Amino acid sequence: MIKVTVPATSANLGVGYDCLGLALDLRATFQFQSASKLTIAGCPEQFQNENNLVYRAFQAGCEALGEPVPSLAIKIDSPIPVSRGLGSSATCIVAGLAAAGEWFQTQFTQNELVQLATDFEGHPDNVTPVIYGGLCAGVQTDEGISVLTYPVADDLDFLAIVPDFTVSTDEARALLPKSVSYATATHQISHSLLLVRALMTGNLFDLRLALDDRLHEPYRKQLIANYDVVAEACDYFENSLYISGSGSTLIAITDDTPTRGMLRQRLMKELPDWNIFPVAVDTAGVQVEHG
Ligand SMILES: Nc1ncnc2c1ncn2[C@@H]1O[C@H](COP(=O)(O)OP(=O)(O)OP(=O)(O)O)[C@@H](O)[C@H]1O
Ligand SMILES: N[C@@H](CCO)C(=O)O
Repeated sequence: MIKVTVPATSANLGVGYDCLGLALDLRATFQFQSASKLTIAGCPEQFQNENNLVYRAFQAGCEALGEPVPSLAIKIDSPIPVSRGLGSSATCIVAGLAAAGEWFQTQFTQNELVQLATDFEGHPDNVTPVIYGGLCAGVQTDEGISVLTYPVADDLDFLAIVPDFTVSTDEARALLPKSVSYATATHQISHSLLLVRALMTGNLFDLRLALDDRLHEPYRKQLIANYDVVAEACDYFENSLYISGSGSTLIAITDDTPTRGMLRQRLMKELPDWNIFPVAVDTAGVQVEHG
């Protein structure tokens, strides 16, 4: 039996659209065993068939290795909500690929996994931190994807604010304009540089200035009912805020744990059907065991 565990991820972090991502300590487990026919358990019924993303990624891994696809039983145990901006699809893709490598005892290198997983997902921002852990930038170059990893300041406190509704990534991407001005591009590049430094140093003043996205958040806020309620509470408690991935989850950041608790209490009262909980940075990335 092969067991793969992978972290949830928060992509974009506001201004790092399609390239920055952070691994979070909310881990999913995927088990792979030989079986007489394909069986998939532990996920919504609509995904229990051969179109399952974990299975398709496993098939792609076999294809990359030039090996036949075995008949499998896949068991999923994931606390990561689907289509809420916490990288559920990236966990499936990386787990399927990593399991295929382990199955044929030809483990992919981290960089090979990033390339294969990005081909699947279309952008490297979720899959890179799933593989490496921590805060990562995936830079798509003519020679493939270069991965940059950064330490995150220990004193930053993250709060996941998960609505009771989904946002599909396809829908959230379709809303975006086809082009932006030079001024917007310059704003975005400069703010993403400031963001990375602020996350490394834990400088909250810089963090607040840096989280001023102009590429996607202005268009996507409208998909998140009660965004303004959350933004107002974050302002009140001086927390920074961004849309995680393509939403619907929002992430608040402070460096003061009691303030995070107060923000959480207020939001739990105002949005009782949402799931609001502290998260921390995961630094382990994908882990594979062969039992
Ligand atoms: N446990 C699971 N089993 C099977 N398929 C899953 C599972 N979790 C996620 N998926 C697949 O991933 C898709 C959701 O991907 P989507 O990109 O919309 O959201 P996300 O990955 O949760 O969020 P984001 O990409 O914004 O961080 C589902 O439609 C399904 O195809
Ligand atoms: N960078 C992606 C993350 C979601 O998969 C987006 O914002 O659409």
